[in-house]
Amino acid sequence: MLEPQAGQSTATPAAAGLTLSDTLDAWAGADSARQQVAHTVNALAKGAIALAAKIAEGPLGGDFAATLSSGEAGEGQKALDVIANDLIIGALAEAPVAAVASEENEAPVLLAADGPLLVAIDPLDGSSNIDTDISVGTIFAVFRRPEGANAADPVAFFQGGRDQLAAGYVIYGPHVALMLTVGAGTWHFALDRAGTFRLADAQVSVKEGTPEFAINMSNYHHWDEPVRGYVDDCLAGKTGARERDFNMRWVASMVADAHRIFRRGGIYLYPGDSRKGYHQGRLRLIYEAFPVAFLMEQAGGAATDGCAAILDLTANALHQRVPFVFGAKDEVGRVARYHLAPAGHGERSPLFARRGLFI
Ligand SMILES: O=P(O)(O)OC[C@H]1O[C@](O)(COP(=O)(O)O)[C@@H](O)[C@@H]1O
Ligand SMILES: [Mg+2]
Ligand SMILES: [Mg+2]
Repeated sequence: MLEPQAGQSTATPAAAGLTLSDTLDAWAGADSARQQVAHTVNALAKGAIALAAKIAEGPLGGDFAATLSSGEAGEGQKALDVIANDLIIGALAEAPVAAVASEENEAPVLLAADGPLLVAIDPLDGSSNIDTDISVGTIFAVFRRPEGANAADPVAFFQGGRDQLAAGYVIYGPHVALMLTVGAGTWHFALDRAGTFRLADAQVSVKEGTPEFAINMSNYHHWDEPVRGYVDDCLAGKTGARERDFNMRWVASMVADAHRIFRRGGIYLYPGDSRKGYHQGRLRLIYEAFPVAFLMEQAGGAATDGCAAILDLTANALHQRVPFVFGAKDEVGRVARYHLAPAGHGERSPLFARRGLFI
């Protein structure tokens, strides 16, 4: 994380309506390392705005949902994945970025080899929704290029979650929004009709106590005991251990589920499960879990793989997967405690029973 230098302000710019670039300028001041981050985020935003215009064309823009190839765990590459990748990486070419790691490229894409920064992206999150006009998004994380590191080598990206300098996502929904953190809270921008991101909320805060969970329930029979135990207790409602009814949502676009949680609380789970290729879940650590976890922590929420805080992990493969649970701090902590408890012998441990070991 970019530490404030002596004399630098950590105050969040509070003026609603401020443009993204003015907000970043105010944060960066005269600090050249911050200016590089600001430049890079502005470039990412420019790429995202071009992508938003493309997405808004819908079927008139071409067959976005055409499948180009199929992935190892069920994710195929769609035409819009490639368009998104080209637009975002193209926009980063004018930023001080040495290389980009993308979900859509096996190896890092080299830009300015001696650039000071590295960017990791999921250019289009929620590809399975392209043909249904449901919100999709772009997720990004910005890192420093380690001193002397060859940016074309994936190892340059094997950094810790807390090494992120900036992270965010753009959601292409009924309105286009950018959620951004540079380590000074989580900021919410909305794209105005003239094509400028403007600050809507400089102090996003994840609400606690919202009884709403997001998980793909069709995988229930593949989950491990701790996840079943947690979901069973939510489903039991008022008469169960939680003593309240829960609501469930699953958009199958992580950005859309995350955005709902930023707006009204709740929790998202994509655990590891017993399906081939899903033992570490589905989400990718560097360009999906790290940035969303950074945004969450900066908004007072939390993110875990069940055992450790996501931001405490260090990547060891470019496209590494990770079980991913994020949302309101109290609820994420609860899921982690289910993982600590003994699982019993194919049945729920007595510790998971009605009274539970939980608050
Ligand atoms: O179809 P599933 O297995 O429920 O998965 C949905 C999840 O997969 C993802 O779409 C993965 O993202 P991509 O579209 O970038 O592959 C998440 O956004 C979403 O939460
Ligand atoms: Mg994704
Ligand atoms: Mg994607």
